[in-house]
Amino acid sequence: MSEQPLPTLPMWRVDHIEPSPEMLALRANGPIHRVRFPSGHEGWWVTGYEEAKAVLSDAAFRPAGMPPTTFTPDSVILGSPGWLVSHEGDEHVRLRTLVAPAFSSRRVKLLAQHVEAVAAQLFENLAAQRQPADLRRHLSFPLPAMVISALMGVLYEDHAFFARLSDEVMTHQHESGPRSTSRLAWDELRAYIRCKMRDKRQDPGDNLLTDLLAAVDHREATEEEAIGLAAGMLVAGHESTVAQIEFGLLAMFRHPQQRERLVGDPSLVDKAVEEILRMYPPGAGWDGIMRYPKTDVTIAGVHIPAESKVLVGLPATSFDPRHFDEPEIFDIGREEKPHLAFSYGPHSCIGGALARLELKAVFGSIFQRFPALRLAMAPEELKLRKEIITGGFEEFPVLW
Ligand code: HEM
Repeated sequence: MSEQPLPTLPMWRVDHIEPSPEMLALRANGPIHRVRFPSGHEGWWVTGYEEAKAVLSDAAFRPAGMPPTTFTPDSVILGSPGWLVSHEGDEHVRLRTLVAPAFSSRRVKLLAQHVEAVAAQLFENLAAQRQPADLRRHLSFPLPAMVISALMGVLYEDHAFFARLSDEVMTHQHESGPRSTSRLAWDELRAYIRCKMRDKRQDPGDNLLTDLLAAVDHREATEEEAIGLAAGMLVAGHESTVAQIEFGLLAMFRHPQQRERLVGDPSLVDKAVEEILRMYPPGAGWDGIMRYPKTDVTIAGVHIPAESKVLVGLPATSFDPRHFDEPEIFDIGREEKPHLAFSYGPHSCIGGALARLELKAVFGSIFQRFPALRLAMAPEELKLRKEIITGGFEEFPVLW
């Protein structure tokens, strides 16, 4: 009997944002699967919700930025000093504690008004454009860039510069592809941060770069670690939120009844944002986050040898019917149950509260401000940014 070929990742979404039928079929077959990764390597893909949580909270697994020596991950940022996903255990706790105050509920609350005001201003800028206008240029891109600039203490005017570098850093460059552009961009981004951090000696203020400079002065981090932490924030804090705004809008266009429901009852915005995150998270051909077991482990009865590649399929876990009722239905009034869009365990997204704030600022009022908001082209003509890990679109032209 000939052996079946292994299912191959990525499993591209359909209609830009919808889960692929291949992924749904495989997920229905069980919580863990042997697959082939885009790099050609074989490994496992965890698609069950509880099984994913178990892996993400198990110290037997090293995080995405600590791959076995035989394996080069697809992003240069992984493995870089100070990038949180390239540290584990006490060292990770030490570094994460340095940036945590910037994301505390106090700082995020302080930012809430600022985020609302930025969103409102961007809505007015968009309204002043000739139609059709590119919503990416006027809203989904600048909102996260302005917020992360304020949090870091860098000038928003620098955003075009750091966003270009962040794009290059986040570009898929599997082992077969050239990685030098991505590496150069990461070095350039770090040089930019080094310079901005030094400026904070003269002009400190209440921001993350100043916190990090103090940490270096108090010998709580090396300068390289502090720079890596800050550069990582620019990358992580920007791209995923841009894509999430665009995917969320496209979801609302695809589900007009849910959109009407939100307009009729704006108090649903919190739940609507959670449902967007659950069902339409960022990522184009992005099937999850990598973990590497240090010892032999067993997941859902499957034996996995040490140093294997285990991809935790965060997007797939949203369709686990053991956790979510009727998971394939987009329901903005859904009973709230935790999802894994921001991951889980020690490496769960530190910027989750901030991202939620930005998404609420958009989805809480955009359809009131632009009641007839719609795409200016057929959705299939939108160009998905397939090269970028987080996805999103080249342009998002709208009419209103
Ligand atoms: C919708 C927007 C966002 C999504 C869906 C998202 C998703 C994620 C996910 C899935 C991880 C886990 C990565 C892993 O374990 O390998 C993560 C980690 C991280 N995210 Fe986010 N993120 C978003 C926005 C943000 C923002 C706004 C920031 C910062 C301003 C941020 C900063 C980070 C950092 C620093 C980590 C690494 C945490 C650690 O390893 O301790 N993210 N994010």
